[in-house]
Amino acid sequence: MYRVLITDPLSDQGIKPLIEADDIEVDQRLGLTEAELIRIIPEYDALLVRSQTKVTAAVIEAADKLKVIGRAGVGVDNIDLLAATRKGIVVVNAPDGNTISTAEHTFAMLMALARHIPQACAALKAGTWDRKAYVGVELAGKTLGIVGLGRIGSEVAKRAKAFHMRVVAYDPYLTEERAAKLGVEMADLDTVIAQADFLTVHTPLTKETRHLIGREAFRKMKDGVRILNCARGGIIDEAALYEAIQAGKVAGAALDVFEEEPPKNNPLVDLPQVIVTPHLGASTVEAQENVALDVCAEVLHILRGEPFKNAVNLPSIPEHVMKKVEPYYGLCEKLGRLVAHTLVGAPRAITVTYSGELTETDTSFLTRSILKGVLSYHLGPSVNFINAPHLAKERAIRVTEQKSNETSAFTNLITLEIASAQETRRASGTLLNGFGPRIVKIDGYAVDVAPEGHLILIRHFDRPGVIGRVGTILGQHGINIATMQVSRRDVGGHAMMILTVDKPASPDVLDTLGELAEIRSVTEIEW
Ligand SMILES: NC(=O)C1=CN([C@@H]2O[C@H](COP(=O)(O)OP(=O)(O)OC[C@H]3O[C@@H](n4cnc5c(N)ncnc54)[C@H](O)[C@@H]3O)[C@@H](O)[C@H]2O)C=CC1
Ligand SMILES: O=C(O)CCC(=O)C(=O)O
Repeated sequence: MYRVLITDPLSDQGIKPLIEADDIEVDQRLGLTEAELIRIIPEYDALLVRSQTKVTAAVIEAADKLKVIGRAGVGVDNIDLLAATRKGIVVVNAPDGNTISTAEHTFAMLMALARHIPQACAALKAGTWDRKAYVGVELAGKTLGIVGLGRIGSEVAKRAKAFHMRVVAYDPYLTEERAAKLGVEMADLDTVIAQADFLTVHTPLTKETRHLIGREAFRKMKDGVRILNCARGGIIDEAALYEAIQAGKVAGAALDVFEEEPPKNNPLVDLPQVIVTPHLGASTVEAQENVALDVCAEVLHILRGEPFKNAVNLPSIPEHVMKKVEPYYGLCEKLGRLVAHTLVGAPRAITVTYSGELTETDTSFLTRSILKGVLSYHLGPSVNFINAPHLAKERAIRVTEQKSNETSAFTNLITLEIASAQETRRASGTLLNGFGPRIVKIDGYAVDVAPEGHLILIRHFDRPGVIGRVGTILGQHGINIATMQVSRRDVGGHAMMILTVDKPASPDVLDTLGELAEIRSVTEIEW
């Protein structure tokens, strides 16, 4: 039974699949303080939030069992992603479900801003019939500047086109084809800022976008420009916006989001030129149901070990690539464990070479599996897919992934090489049609080993009688040899023996084997 904690209000319809799942127990505890969350989080396998709950490093540190944090929405700035990645917790969001609602809210704000609807409404309700004070501007023929033309920005652009606005957009990832398809003019940030009659931002809040629209940007704008932020507080510098409105440079602003939410003593909120909503972009019945359904489906997949797609702290991988690489996960992890077992010294450089049909696909997930295998040997079971590259980086291990066109007897071949300060070890593995994973080379010795069961790897000198002596020692300790392979480089030189045995050998038995004069090293592999 998996335990799921929900700490922000989510749509009842949306969380139904979780509530109805036989293997899931759901607790809804809204409005917890950080201390309360820290106290109860160790009991849960999954945490579901919107934007109110702050999933801090301290919360994540206390989350002993947590496998997944689900964000019912887009922005994950309320979650400490680095802390989650370090701990190997997947963070998933629901990026598509609230796009339309947020674009529609942005457009509602745009029209309300152009026509002073909230101010006029409040005045009339207060008993004032004043038609002169609320003369607005038309949208048709005006230029809408969009910064960030992703999902929401694109939907805003489509609506602006329908209102006969000219749309000019800046997004570093915007291609000419997409811009043309949307009927949008592509420009650099300064041009967008300088040409906009209305300027709207739709980027995430990152180091690069924090105060992207600040004093310098306001100076470059047209007089009488109107500003919108329905993305994240902090993309627009609130102090600079306040000054620009007071100076008459900016005619008005529509804000759904704030640097501090709820805003406390924020002078912008009191300005008559500013209209505000309390972070309502995604607050529609439809969006809340969509995002809750999407994120619950992802959480169920992750808890049940099924493929998932919207991880924020993992690169996204298309389904057709996933299908190709998934069968190799087990082989890769075992290859990692095998070489890590045999290496003397701490790994400094890890090189993975893919050849055959794997050269044509994205193998980054396979490299993650290998890293998981290597690092879990040293660091234990807390290493997983998500944190393995991060843990390698933290330990200054250089990881190189390369593709080779060299032909081999196998349709696919994965070779792992690990270098420490003392030595370099390598092994190659393949997936044999109908036979599953096989280790086919270890340090240059050709072998054929199924990576499973109890395996003892012995490096020795090729001398008469050594095989018999190994067999005798194991026999004396009641250890039955299931298979044995011996491979040598030169007659009388270095050789390798790989035994699969029916039960693990104790450290004493391994020591006794190691004391034989012909034996250079003995390693028992634990998969
Ligand atoms: N007010 C609300 O209730 C809601 C707010 N949001 C927020 O809206 C924002 C946009 O969401 P989506 O469109 O779904 O995200 P998205 O990821 O589809 O689009 C973001 C776009 O910003 C662009 N971008 C990133 N850095 C940039 C930079 N320095 N300059 C210009 N463009 C840059 C990216 O290339 C991307 O195309 C996010 O901050 C999200 O958290 C989303 C949903 C609801
Ligand atoms: O949960 C909400 O209502 C906020 C939505 C939001 O800001 C987002 O999805 O980024």
